[in-house]
This record gives sequence, C-alpha cells and structure tokens, in this order.
Amino acid sequence: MSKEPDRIFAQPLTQVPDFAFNEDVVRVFPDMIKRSVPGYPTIVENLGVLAAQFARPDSVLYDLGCSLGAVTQALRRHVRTEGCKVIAVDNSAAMVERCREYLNGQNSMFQELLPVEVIEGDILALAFEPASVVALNFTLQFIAPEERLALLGRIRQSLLPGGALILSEKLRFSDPEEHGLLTDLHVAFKRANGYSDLEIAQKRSAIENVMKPDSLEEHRERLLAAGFSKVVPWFQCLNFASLIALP
Ligand SMILES: Nc1ncnc2c1ncn2[C@@H]1O[C@H](C[S@+](CC[C@H]([NH3+])C(=O)[O-])CC(=O)[O-])[C@@H](O)[C@H]1O
Ligand SMILES: O=C(O)C(=O)Cc1ccccc1
Repeated sequence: MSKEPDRIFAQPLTQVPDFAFNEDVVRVFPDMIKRSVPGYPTIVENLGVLAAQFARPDSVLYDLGCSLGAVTQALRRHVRTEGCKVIAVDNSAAMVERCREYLNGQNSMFQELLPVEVIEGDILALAFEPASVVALNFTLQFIAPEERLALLGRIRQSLLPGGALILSEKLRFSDPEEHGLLTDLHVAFKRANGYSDLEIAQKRSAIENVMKPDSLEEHRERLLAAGFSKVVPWFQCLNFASLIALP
C-alpha cells in the first residue's frame, strides 16, 4: 500500500474544487482515510469478522465503493465459507486500477484466497446477484440523496436469508448541540492526526457539495422502508458509525 502522506489541502487554494476520487487522492488515500475517519481501521477489520458470520455458501459478497479494496482484503482475511466470491465495485477508474494491482499482488502470494472480481462501474447501475454480505463502507454518503432508497431496495432484494448489509457512514445529528459537539471533536481528531486548520477548512468545503451525511434516524427509517427487518448499530466513534441491516 502507498504510504504517501495526504497534503492535498495543505496549500491555500483560491477556489477549492469539489472533492473527486482522482489520481491525486488515490495516491494518498490510505493515509487520508485513516487520519480523517475515527475508528476506520477497527471498522474495516471487524467488518471482516461480521461478514464471516453472515456469509452463506456459494454466494456473493459485495464491496460497494471499494476504493483500494481495504474491505475486500478484510473479507479475504476472515471469511472461510465454501464457494463465496467477492465482487468489488467502484466508479473511479484511478481507484479501480490501483485496487486491482493490490489484489493481484495478494493473489500471487497466497493460495486459497476468496476469488475477487473488481468492476469499474456505477453501483446505481449494477445488476445484483444473490448475495449474503453487502458492504457499503462510507459509500452511500456519496450517492445522490434521491437515489439512496432505491439502491437500498435493490440491495435488500438481492440479499439471501441469513445475510446482511453492513453500512458505515459519517453521521449528522438532528440535535444542534450534539451535532456541534461531535463536529468539533472530529476537528480535534483531525488536528491530533496532524492536519492544519487550513487543511481541515479546505477539505470541508471540498466535500460539502459531494458528500451528504444523514442522521441515524434517517438511516434506520430508510432501511426499514427499503424492506430491511432490523437495523443494529454495532460501532460508533464520534460522528462515524456502522450499522448491520438484516433482510
Ligand atoms: N456511484 C458510485 N458507484 C461506485 N462507486 C462509487 C460511487 N460513488 C462513489 N463511489 C466510490 O465510493 C468510494 C467512497 S470511499 C470508500 C472507502 C472504502 N469502502 C474503504 O473502506 O476503504 C469513502 C471516503 O473516501 O470517505 C470512492 O472510492 C468512490 O469512488
Ligand atoms: O475528511 C472528512 O472530513 C470526512 O468526513 C471523511 C472523508 C474521508 C475521505 C474522503 C472524503 C471524506
């Protein structure tokens, strides 16, 4: 994995462009996500542990919005169920190219890894195969809000009995005091990880038009509306959380 540090927003920009998952971001992505998302390493590793409990024989495990394939790699470390394959999907050509390099490197080093297919494409246009695990690890927040319910409905329809959707997201909070406190604490987390106030401010304006977080209540209601029967939060660190949704 690339160890290059994230300095994307370190210099003052006259106009901050909308955030995009381009070559520059791909190069620093492992550093960026670890220093920006509290709990990210814990979520990714344990997503593999959870997935191993829900994986059904001869089914598909989806990693939707796979970026560099961190979740796919956790699935490969933990899932031992017969006949499973991973389908990892991302619509950033730069991400997919690097993701394939990492996964091919693993294939050549280890035998008996779950087979993985990496697809460059829009998850909104995907024809889902019967799946036992679907991971949306910090991806739904980048999908246009009006598309989210229909996407979750299609995921629900593809899920086999005993399977699960694992959904991780940045949260917004309907209570202004709670929202303000957790936003401030997230800024403190980023500062503690070496980001300057300028980097934090410029990143905030880069993501505000492209990343629209929902509240936990909105997630729960939409998942139930999409046909899920139960929504169980299993992790929260500051304003980042992960939920299990059962079919
Ligand atoms: N419509 C779409 N179709 C496919 N991919 C998309 C779409 N929209 C956005 N993406 C992709 O979703 C990913 C979101 S990052 C996921 C981290 C990863 N899951 C991880 O666990 O490391 C989250 C973050 O950076 O905060 C990017 O790679 C986008 O290209
Ligand atoms: O950096 C932030 O403030 C975030 O909310 C998380 C994030 C992480 C990586 C890319 C875009 C957003």
